[in-house]
Amino acid sequence: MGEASATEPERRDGEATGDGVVVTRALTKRYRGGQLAVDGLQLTVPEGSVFGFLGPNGSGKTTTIRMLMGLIEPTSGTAHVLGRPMPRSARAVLPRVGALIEGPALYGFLSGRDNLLRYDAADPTADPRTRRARVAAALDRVGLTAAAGKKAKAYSLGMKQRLGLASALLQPRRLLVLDEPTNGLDPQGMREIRTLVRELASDGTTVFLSSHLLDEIEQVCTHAAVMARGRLIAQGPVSELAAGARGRLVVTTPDPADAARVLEEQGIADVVVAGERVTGEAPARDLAEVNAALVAAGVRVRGFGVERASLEDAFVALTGEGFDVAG
Ligand SMILES: Nc1ncnc2c1ncn2[C@@H]1O[C@H](COP(=O)(O)OP(=O)(O)OP(=O)(O)O)[C@@H](O)[C@H]1O
Repeated sequence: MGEASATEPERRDGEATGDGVVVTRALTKRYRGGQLAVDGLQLTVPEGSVFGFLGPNGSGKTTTIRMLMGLIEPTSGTAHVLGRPMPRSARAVLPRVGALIEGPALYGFLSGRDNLLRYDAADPTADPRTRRARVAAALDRVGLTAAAGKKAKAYSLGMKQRLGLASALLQPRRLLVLDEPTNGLDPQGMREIRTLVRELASDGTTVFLSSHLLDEIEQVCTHAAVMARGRLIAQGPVSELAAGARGRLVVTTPDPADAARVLEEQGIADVVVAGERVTGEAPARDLAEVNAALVAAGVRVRGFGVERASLEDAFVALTGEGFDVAG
């Protein structure tokens, strides 16, 4: 089942491809129309991580995932998945990778269970003797046991997405690749998928998931890569990425207009007033001086501090632009 062939010995992760489940070097895709969708991508996804692939719509995430899965050829550069080159080793690699890309393909007239049975039967590496048991376990895993006998066309979007995840879980996987797994779900459905992703990761499966939702990445991912216009802007542990951005200075005061004026005089950038909260970019200089200036100007300071930077702050700091491109 998906073992390395004699002609292409499997490299241990850490050799030649660097220490990663997914490693790309100068990976580039230019579509026929001339669109440079992915530009010189250097990605390293550590084993056991929940890796968020983050970027606004059109930043090249799906194109990258399609190259990783061997669905399209890169224009130049290399992609290794589980230590082997793609798309050349797709036949050996893909059985050990569970993927959910661009929504699950389902037969509406079949029940959820029958969809999985059929899907599994189409997989030449799947053992028919264990099929029913594996399908039942996957349904249980995603919380669809009670609805397993219902026709898939009667499923909600969230249930369809869960069924798609179940199809990725029919066999033990070292890597799960999920393209926008919460797209189109309501907040409850999103929470459920996030919980599921965390559970899968706690079993040791590396999860690579793309998202255009910053808070989603912050909530579930240990690591992230940030894309913008086909290029990698940053990657690393989520905590370090967020720490790379300065937080925001927050002043709580009944005198917000005066506070804003003083902060601006003190050279604080991006001062924003919202009710009694005045915020600005945290300065590099001593905050005690800023506080003293507020007090000296007669501003009644009720609260003063720096809020931890979010990944969104990091993104804005890195790209100089907001994240909401197309929702
Ligand atoms: N088959 C294609 N032919 C030509 N251009 C394409 C093709 N697929 C995508 N593109 C372009 O490549 C760029 C990257 O698209 P891609 O779908 O990879 O981005 P994305 O980050 O996954 O965005 P989304 O979240 O909207 O899917 C976009 O400018 C897109 O218009």
